[in-house]
Formats: sequence, C-alpha cells, structure tokens
Amino acid sequence: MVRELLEKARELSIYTAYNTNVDAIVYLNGEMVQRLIDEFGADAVKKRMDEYPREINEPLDFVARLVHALKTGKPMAVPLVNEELHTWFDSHFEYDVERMGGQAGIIANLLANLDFNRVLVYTPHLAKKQAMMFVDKPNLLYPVVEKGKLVLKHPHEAYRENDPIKVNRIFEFRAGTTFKLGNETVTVPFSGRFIVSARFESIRIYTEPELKPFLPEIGEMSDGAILSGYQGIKLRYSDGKDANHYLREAKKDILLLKREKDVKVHLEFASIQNRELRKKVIYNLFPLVDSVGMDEAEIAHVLNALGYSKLADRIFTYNRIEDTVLGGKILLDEMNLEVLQIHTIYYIMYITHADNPLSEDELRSSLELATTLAAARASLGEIRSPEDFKVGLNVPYNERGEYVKLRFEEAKRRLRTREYKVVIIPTRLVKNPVSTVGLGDTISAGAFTSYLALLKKKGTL
Ligand SMILES: Nc1ncnc2c1ncn2[C@@H]1O[C@H](COP(=O)(O)OP(=O)(O)O)[C@@H](O)[C@H]1O
Ligand SMILES: O=P(O)(O)OC[C@H]1O[C@](O)(CO)[C@@H](O)[C@@H]1O
Ligand SMILES: [Mg+2]
Repeated sequence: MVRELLEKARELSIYTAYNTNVDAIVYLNGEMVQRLIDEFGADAVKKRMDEYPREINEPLDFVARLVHALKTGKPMAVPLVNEELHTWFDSHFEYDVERMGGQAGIIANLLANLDFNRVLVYTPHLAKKQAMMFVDKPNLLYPVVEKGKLVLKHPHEAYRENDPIKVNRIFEFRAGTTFKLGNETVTVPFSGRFIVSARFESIRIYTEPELKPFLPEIGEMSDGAILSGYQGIKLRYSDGKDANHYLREAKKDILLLKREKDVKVHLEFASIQNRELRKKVIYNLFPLVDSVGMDEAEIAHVLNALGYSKLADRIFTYNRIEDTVLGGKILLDEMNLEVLQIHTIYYIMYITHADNPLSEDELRSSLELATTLAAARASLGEIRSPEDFKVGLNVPYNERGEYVKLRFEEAKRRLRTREYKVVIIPTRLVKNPVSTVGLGDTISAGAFTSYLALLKKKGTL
C-alpha cells in the first residue's frame, strides 16, 4: 500500500524554496561535552542555562544552550549572530561531514533522488559550493530568467560565483551519552540534533525581483509547493529593511504561486527563538498556506506565541498525545489550515477538519509513507534512489508504539474530536541513526506529497 502510494507521489511536480545551506556536522560524545563544560566551569554554564540566551553571541551562550538541549533531548536550533565566533568553533571542533542543509535543499535532493517527475528548487543564494551539493539528477531544476524568459537549468549550471555561502553547525547527539554538570550526571534521553544556525546580514529569504513575475507560471506547472526558511528572516537589517518587508514579499510570493491555479502550499516550520518574529511568521503566513509541518518543540513554541503558554509548557515537558491533539486543534482552527502535521520522536500526527476529502485510513497511509522514508534516511544517511525506501520498511515501530495507540484512543475519547480528523502513527525509529538532521524535512516532504497524490487520485487536486 505505501509502496504504491510512493509510486503515485512520484508522478508529481514539486516546487520548493527558499533555504539551503551547508550543514557542517559534528558527532558529539560525552568527552567532548565534558571538555566544553570544564572549559567554562559548571557553575557558569548553569547560570547561563538559567538565563536561556536566545542568540549565540559568545561561546558560553552556545555551551549553555547545547547542554540544555542535551538534558531534554529535544531538537533545537539557536541563531549564531556573531560572525567572529567562526574561529572559536573551528578551533574547538572538526567537522565529520559536510552536506546539503536547509529544508528546501534537503527536500529537493530527496524528491529528485526518489525520481519525482520534476523538482524545481529555488534558493536566493547559489554559490558554487552550495550548487554542487545538489544531486546530479535531470529531474532537478533551478529557475533562472534569461532574455526576459523563464529558463529551467540544473543547479550545477545555474550557480553565481559571488553569492554568499551559509554554513550551519550541526551537533548530532545520541541517547545514552553521559557527562557531568557539576554534581549532576546527565544522560541524554533521546537522539537528535542541535543546530547553530548562521544568521548574517548577507543571507536574505526572498525571491529575486526578476524571478517574481514568473511565480504564477511556476505555480501552474507544479502540483504542490513546499516553502521554508522564514526562520532565517531577521527583525532588522542595517540597510533599513526589516522582517515586515520580507514577510510582505513572502506573502506576495504565495499569492503569486496560487494566481493561475490554486496550487497547494506546505510550509515547513522551523524553530524561531525570537518570539516577536515567530508571531509575525505565524500570523502573516499560516493563513495563506494549506498545510503546515513541525516538530514537538516547534508546536510548543507556536502555541506559546499564540498565548497558550501553559499548554505549550506541558507539550514541551511531557510530549503527551492529548496535549498535542489539543494544541493541534487550536492551531488548525485559528489559522484555518487544511492540514497540520506534527512529527515527534515517538509518533506522527495529522489533524484536519472533518470535511477533508481523505479518509482517516488514507491519511494514515500518508504518514506511514513519511515515517518509512525517514527510517530509510536514518538508516542509510541519504536516500539515493526509490529502491532505498525498502530499507525503511524493515525498521520496526518504536517500542512505545502500542502505548502511543492506546493513549491516542484515550485522548480521542476525552477531547471533542468529532469536527476533526485526527490520525496518528508510531514512528519507525532507527536505533543507531547515521544522522538525524533533516529527518523532519524528510517526513514532511513524504507526508505532503503523498497527501497530494491521494487528493489527485480522488480527483480533488
Ligand atoms: N532515529 C530515528 N529514526 C527514524 N526517525 C527519526 C529518528 N530520529 C528522529 N526521527 C524523526 O525525525 C523527526 C525530527 O524532525 P525535526 O526535529 O523536524 O528534524 P529536522 O528539522 O532536523 O528535520 C522526529 O520527530 C522523528 O519523527
Ligand atoms: O534555519 P536555517 O538556518 O535556515 O537552517 C535550517 C536547518 O534545518 C535543517 O534544514 C534541518 O531541518 C538543517 O539542514 C539546517 O541547518
Ligand atoms: Mg524540522
């Protein structure tokens, strides 16, 4: 069933924008964390953890937020705003791997390798190094404007020498890693990643003015669009531009994509530390898109920005299904989304209104496809061909799978869910993943494209 669904999804053409970067990955072990804590002293680290810096301005901010992420085992991302820290990072870490990062980049490579009909990827900054991180597949194209016309080229042929390049540092951590924080012994509860996201002036999230008039044409030639990277917008820039400017442009982009045809748009949410910016992204963009995807830390942050701080704290601390369903319902209704997808370490959930054309079984099969793809990527590091999907089918559901289903049935009984379709599946969880960064993007790409394929089968796309 999921295999056939993947076949169907592969017939689609997808547009994806905006963010790409280089992910420089470090695999953390206990000694490395211990050295960092010892360098600054446990007391200083704890004090800074209490202050909870939302940006990385100096090394101690990084160590404090990293240790906090390790204690909770939650996927977190914190912006690096001080360019001078590159030297500090480079003197402290050797990068084990460099690979394509950014939702748009990861999703483009994934869908291209799965042999989708066509994957059109747009990123406003395409330096040669970045371009070369795109896979060499003929179905992967980048839009350029030549002599007033839209031309589609492979990213390898479309790079611009002088474009800036953005490097994010990814710290992969594994469940069971231990270290001491003063008298306390910390054991990392879940595997995941901590992202130090580069946030510098030179990187902007937008569509170049020459390309913008072609967005309706791009929308028309696509079955769906997956947009992400808004977390990279800064509140203010030294040239006087601000987040309001970029968000207004982002809204125009979505409306332009939908102008000739109501192409379905999925927004992949990512962590936004700054509450003001988070709120702006949610209020400006969520009402314009059809589908949103995010992880458990992100739904908690979103609900917090919408004023549901108690519920947000509960989700962040306990990750209870009942709270996530409640939070999901609130978000679906307040933003009037068609579909909301939440991925967590133990389960993935869809929430739609009751009039969604897909049945609960169909929605579940879309999530099955998503977790199977993520399991394949976690096992292999990369999905290089449609055949790799099979690897995911051999990964068992996580050990809490039955418990997840039980708690979900309980939650459904307790909460009013008649006006909604809520479905949940346990994740297929790889014990020793090659890496975890990008697994959420993989889930969302698999979920959204299979959702579209199912709509198409029903004649409602
Ligand atoms: N070891 C693993 N095996 C399979 N799936 C995993 C594994 N670890 C995490 N996942 C899935 O990946 C998701 C991570 O998503 P997210 O936090 O959005 O990551 P990213 O933003 O880096 O893509 C988790 O919610 C979980 O469903
Ligand atoms: O917020 P940024 O800096 O665009 O980075 C997004 C990060 O999220 C990922 O796309 C994973 O979801 C990473 O590859 C990347 O480093
Ligand atoms: Mg994510």
